Amino acid sequence: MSLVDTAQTVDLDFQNVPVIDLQNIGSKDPSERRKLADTVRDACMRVGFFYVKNHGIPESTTEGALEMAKKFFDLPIEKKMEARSDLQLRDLNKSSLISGNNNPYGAGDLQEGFEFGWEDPNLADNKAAKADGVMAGANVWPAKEDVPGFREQVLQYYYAAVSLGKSLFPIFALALDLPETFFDDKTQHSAALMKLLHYPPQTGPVDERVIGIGAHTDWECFTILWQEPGIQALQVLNSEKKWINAPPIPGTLVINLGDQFARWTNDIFKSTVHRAVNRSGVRRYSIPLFFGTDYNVKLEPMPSCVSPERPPKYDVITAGEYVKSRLEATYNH
Ligand SMILES: O=C(O)CCC(=O)C(=O)O
Ligand SMILES: [Fe+2]
Repeated sequence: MSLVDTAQTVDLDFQNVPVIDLQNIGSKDPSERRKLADTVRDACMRVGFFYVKNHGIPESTTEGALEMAKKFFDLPIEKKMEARSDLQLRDLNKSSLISGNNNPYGAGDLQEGFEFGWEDPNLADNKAAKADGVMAGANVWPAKEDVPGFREQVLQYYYAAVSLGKSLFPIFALALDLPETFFDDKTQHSAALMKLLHYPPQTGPVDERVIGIGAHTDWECFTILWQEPGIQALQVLNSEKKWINAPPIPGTLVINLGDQFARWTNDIFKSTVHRAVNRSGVRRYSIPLFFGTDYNVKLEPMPSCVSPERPPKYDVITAGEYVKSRLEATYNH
């Protein structure tokens, strides 16, 4: 059955987020990779979210990044502002943690974040600013004495997650009935922006319009999300407009598709609305890595995702233009 025909038949009222085993991602046997791609296709068409297990990132690496995140967010606000990356187009409000607003109907996001992007692992310090991409700029790290080991430990997780992300593109290509190399020339300088996020607990009377991160879709191809064990916060919206919990599952990461994939596949792959609500009474940390294509790549619908009954839904723009427009909408308010 063609992708367009399959898309007509799938139920979008999912009640949970599937778990996919990545054990065979590097299998020499093409039929094993095909099987994996079929499960990924199903998750992408029905849910737009899935957990992955056996993803290859050691727990000690994620724990190292978490420990650094905790230390960083414990710094006084002035120190945190010094480490404000020029990748961030935000106009952070110093007196409050509410900076971005992902849901225009909400009252702001109750989270703080540290953002950074790709830098050459061989550079002793990130002296060379990135030249490519509309959001180019050098990473700005906290002072070494403020959080010793921060850059090294956080980058260790970053490189591990980027490498996982790169290994997923061939599987996504197979899932779309394309050659496994399809994304190779489109991901030469992949946008790979990581955020360390801290959601303070909501105490006192809860304003229902203030939540951790308001309902939104992600902008890039896909996100690799690590969430702190033991704290339920992430929720995913199904077609019945019901919020489905996506609790942390030990040993897994969450993968969710973003708008670039939805545009590329004419909505056959879902970029699903989600939010994070931290009503746990304790702090919560999470670490998303937003993985895109090169910013000059045009988000044109793939021929297999278009038919006379399913005409193209989106205007064609480049990945960079799209991300820039969403950044401006989220932080200029
Ligand atoms: O913290 C989470 O669980 C979700 C974060 C998220 O959706 C985002 O940063 O786009
Ligand atoms: Fe998100």
